[in-house]
Amino acid sequence: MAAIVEFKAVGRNYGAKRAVDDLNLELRTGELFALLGHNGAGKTTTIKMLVGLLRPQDGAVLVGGYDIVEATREAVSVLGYVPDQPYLYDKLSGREFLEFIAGMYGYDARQAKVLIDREVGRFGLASFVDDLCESYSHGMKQRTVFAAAMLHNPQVLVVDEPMVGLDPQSIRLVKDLLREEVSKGLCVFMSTHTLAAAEEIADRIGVMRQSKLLFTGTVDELRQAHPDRQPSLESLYLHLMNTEDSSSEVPPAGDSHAALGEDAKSP
Ligand SMILES: Nc1ncnc2c1ncn2[C@@H]1O[C@H](COP(=O)(O)OP(=O)(O)OP(=O)(O)O)[C@@H](O)[C@H]1O
Repeated sequence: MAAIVEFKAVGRNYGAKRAVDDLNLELRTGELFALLGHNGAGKTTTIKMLVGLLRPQDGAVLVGGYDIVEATREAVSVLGYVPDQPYLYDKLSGREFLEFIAGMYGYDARQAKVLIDREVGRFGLASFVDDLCESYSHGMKQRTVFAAAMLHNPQVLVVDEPMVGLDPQSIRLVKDLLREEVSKGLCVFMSTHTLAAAEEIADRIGVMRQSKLLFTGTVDELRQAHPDRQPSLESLYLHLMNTEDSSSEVPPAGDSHAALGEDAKSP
């Protein structure tokens, strides 16, 4: 099956600063991929290139087979995006915001109502969806933005830090919903600092450090590559992050399971 998301030798600088370097990665339908990395590793830059907010300087990003730069409209129609800072219009209610989004995707009022009712139920918005967005807490905003991102039945959902600012009940709701949609074929690309959440819901993780993707694979594969380490993802992650100069030792991410295994055995 063809990949639904492809990063092909993607690179991006800010001035002299290399933010993302030679990123190669393929994601498939029905897969939840979590990108981990310290502050400044390049996760948000990667996400912004994936959703078309930043142009890669090197390589290409394809979504649903469409190049996000060359065929932005087609690529974006396949995508839903939840940014780390939820952005809503203060003077609209949540429902009006969702109606605006539905209109942007070309749905008529009747179709929009069906879709909005579905999302209101799915994300538990009923008690506040008719209030002005300016009165919402961070978690209410985040849930409304999730609803907006899912409204047009995207094939790929891109989420930057999905759990930040949510209460435990909302975190459970989002985790369960993501897994349910992934089981129906949605591809989710999320960045997170919440290792426990990544371990719980991700099919594969990627670990990024200083602009490079050091590892891609399952948490079990990461454990097998480091049999001498404690089995928690936190311990493995911190080991990977603190390994001296590992970015120059490991080959590209596609081969990194083996590379990390060798790295772990080396003196
Ligand atoms: N607009 C910008 N101008 C200049 N440098 C930037 C800009 N945005 C990001 N950078 C730099 O690019 C690098 C990657 O940043 P990015 O925001 O992608 O990291 P991140 O992994 O998302 O970090 P965090 O976990 O803190 O959100 C960092 O060194 C950062 O300082």
